[in-house]
Amino acid sequence: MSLTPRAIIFDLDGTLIDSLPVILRAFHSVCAALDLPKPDLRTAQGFVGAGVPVAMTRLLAWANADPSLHGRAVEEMEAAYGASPGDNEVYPGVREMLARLQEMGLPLGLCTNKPEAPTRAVLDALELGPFGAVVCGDTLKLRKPHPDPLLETARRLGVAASDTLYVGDSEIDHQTAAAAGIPFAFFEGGYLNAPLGDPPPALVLSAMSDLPQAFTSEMVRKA
Ligand SMILES: O=C(O)COP(=O)(O)O
Ligand SMILES: [Mg+2]
Repeated sequence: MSLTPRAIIFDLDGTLIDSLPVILRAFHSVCAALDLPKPDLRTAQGFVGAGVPVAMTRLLAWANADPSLHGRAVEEMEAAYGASPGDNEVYPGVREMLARLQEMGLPLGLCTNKPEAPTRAVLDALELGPFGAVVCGDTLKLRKPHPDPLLETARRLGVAASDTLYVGDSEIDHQTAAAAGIPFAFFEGGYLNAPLGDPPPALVLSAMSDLPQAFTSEMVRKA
């Protein structure tokens, strides 16, 4: 399959950064505040991907807690989420890969289910980007896997959605891309919680540094 995107849109957690240890700390703050047992890293991965409200539903269910605690859990999570943003680890090769795509003249976007405040804190602390458009879990009414955040990212980049490529690590990202009619590049090194369904991804990346090579020199001339 030949891929000729005119802009690249990235997921954040599990795609550009290994953020699970920092997210786990925020989950533990929620558990401390609500007197709940604390999940380990592997369990916590299963809560991540669909945004804060879903993560808190999953955490409360795992802890056998009263679902009516959900509102407080979301508040505690939002308060804890932005702490220590500089502790998140940029995956190997990501900075070089982003720089190379920029050299190739490709506008870059970010579409994440992480809320705006912790997302901005991470981008600032890690000096990641620049991204021409950033759409987060609480930017619009709906979050991934609804296609709106991804379509809005493309719109803000000024590129037709069908001319973009979405790069992500989870089944949620895959569903979002499919719903938006955008080709999907799957990064295998993140937080996949369920098998990817159909259609198969346009690209499978074992390392983020492999991404620029996926685009032909023909595409660079067109871009
Ligand atoms: O906040 C989440 O649940 C996951 O965030 P992501 O969309 O950047 O992977
Ligand atoms: Mg992700």
